[in-house]
Amino acid sequence: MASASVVDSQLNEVATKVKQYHFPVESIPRLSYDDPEAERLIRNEEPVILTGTNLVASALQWSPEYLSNNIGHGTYTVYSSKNHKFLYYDDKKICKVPTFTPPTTHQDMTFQDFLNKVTEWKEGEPYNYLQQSLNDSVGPQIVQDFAAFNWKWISDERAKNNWGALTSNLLLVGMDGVVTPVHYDEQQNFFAQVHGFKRFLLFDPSMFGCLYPYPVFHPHDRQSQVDFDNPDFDRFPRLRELKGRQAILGPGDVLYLPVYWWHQVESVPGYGMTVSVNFWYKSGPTEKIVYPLKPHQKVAMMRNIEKMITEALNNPEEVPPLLQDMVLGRYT
Ligand SMILES: O=C(O)CCC(=O)C(=O)O
Ligand SMILES: [Fe+2]
Repeated sequence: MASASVVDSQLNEVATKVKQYHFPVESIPRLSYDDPEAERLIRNEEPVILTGTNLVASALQWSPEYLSNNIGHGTYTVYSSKNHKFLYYDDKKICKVPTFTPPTTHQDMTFQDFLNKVTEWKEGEPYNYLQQSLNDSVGPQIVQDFAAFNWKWISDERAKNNWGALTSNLLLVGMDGVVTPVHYDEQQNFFAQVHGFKRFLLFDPSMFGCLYPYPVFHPHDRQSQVDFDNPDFDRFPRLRELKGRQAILGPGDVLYLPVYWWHQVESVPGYGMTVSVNFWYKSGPTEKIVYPLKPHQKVAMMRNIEKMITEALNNPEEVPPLLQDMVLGRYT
């Protein structure tokens, strides 16, 4: 394994190579897992990069080749995209939008078939990104590595922060340069980088108005309509106000990604394939209500109101005029 200083200098090099977008970014603090400041940030639902957790130390040999040799012959969901972007959509919501054409396709295949596709990939062919929850179909060596994750540390964190159950561990194996466009999730996330380098762009929940998410009934619910590569300031004027934070993760790093925080995730181009494992946890029970509400509590409330109105009207096209009648000239 590379020593800490070798990884640090690689991270600095990666930081000089990543793409700059139209918005400013601040660096997310990178702290030792036992630094009291790290604990404070997690408690306050602020992102932090944790070093020294040993959360996935037992998996640092999980290169794509090692996984191919040890993961077994079960099948995995592999997304395929014409370009390097993999905008998420919810299959269950496709029926709500008859004109919807999925931006990616997905297919179940063995890990070995996935890796063959990636190794034989040529310019102009679709990009591939394996994304599936780890399950018990994996081979014995992977079971052993998984069992040796630092479950004690992460369970203590869960308990300290009063989170609910671990819901899943998503395994992500991406080709060089793949991007998960900006979105937010409804769970707490400890995101562990295993192999290769990822750049995260994060935006706090108060940036909702600058990121223009799709409507809740839409298959792209929780995803921003904005494309950072082609920012459309006429259509999305508040995009100009966007301010972000950046984290660059190398093998062994763990990012605390708070619930409702926006994130875009990029496998840094030129640094090869990436392997990551996330740990998604249910949020804790609602804290005692303190006014003014926190931005993420307002997002949760907006989602509920939007769902209620959409359901009651039974026709998404009637939602905007209703909301306009309710607000324009009355609250404006
Ligand atoms: O790593 C990625 O490409 C996406 C990960 C992500 O969005 C998540 O863990 O919530
Ligand atoms: Fe996510």
